[in-house]
Amino acid sequence: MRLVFGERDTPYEAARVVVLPVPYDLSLSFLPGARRGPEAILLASRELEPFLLELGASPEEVGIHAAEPVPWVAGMAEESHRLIREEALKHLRAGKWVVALGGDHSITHPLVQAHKEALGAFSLLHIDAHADLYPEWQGSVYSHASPFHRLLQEGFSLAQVGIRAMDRDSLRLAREKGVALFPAHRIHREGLPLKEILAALGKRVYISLDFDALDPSVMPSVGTPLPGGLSYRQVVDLLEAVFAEKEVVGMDFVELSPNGQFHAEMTAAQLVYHAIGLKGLQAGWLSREADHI
Ligand SMILES: N=C(N)NCCCCNCCCN
Ligand SMILES: [Mn+2]
Ligand SMILES: [Mn+2]
Repeated sequence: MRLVFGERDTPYEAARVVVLPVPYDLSLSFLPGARRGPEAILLASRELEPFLLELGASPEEVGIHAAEPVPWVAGMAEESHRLIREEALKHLRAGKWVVALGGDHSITHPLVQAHKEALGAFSLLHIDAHADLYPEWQGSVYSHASPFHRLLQEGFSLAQVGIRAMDRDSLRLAREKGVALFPAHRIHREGLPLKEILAALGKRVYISLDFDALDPSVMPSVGTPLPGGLSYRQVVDLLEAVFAEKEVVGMDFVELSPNGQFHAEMTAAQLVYHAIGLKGLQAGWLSREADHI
């Protein structure tokens, strides 16, 4: 049975948004399981209320189509990443707004490459507990700890929000490359610096959200949990501000590793659905209901 997002799957031709399941998780370094993330989000999404009270709109009305999961090749990261890039490119060239569901964070590299090839330049907003700036980890440049090292080397500008784990070399690299770094401890002490974050981004933005950016109390189903994470409200407020000011060219949500705690899967699905609604409002595909409260 083909899994869809929410209660209503829009036929491909009519859909504006493609949810792209990417169950690749061969680059994980700690707890396994992110390959089951996409399926868990799609299953949980069926339980969401189609009308999103906070937005005063029903994101499903933009037309959401769930694509077939992207295949991967056992033991071959480069080939698996090529498949991800090609699949994303196909949907982008068809004019779709792509929301990729991981899978581990290594998938962001081929996804961003596909968006750059199809759409031109944009800056990166990376929301995560981890900086993921290692040149390689456990012997592989395709590690989930490395996507943003590669993207920096390829010239992308980067803002990182919620970071609470990075090594000295990564911090040095971030400073050298002018990464706009907004670590979790500063956010907890001083509040979410929305103006500074927006100022650090270009007009067009790709957002990569690692679910472990959220505190484990909210999101316990991740492969590398760390204390001191962001609240759901902080992440939603950040997304609202970015979508209101910027053209968000694409998104990925990665590292959900289902472990029987269904509230985490509902949280993940709700966040994806909320982001689709924000894109719908930004793009004019949706309007807030008059009775929006
Ligand atoms: N989810 C991630 N991106 N995890 C990164 C793991 C690599 C750094 N861990 C350092 C561990 C040293 N013992
Ligand atoms: Mn990550
Ligand atoms: Mn992480």
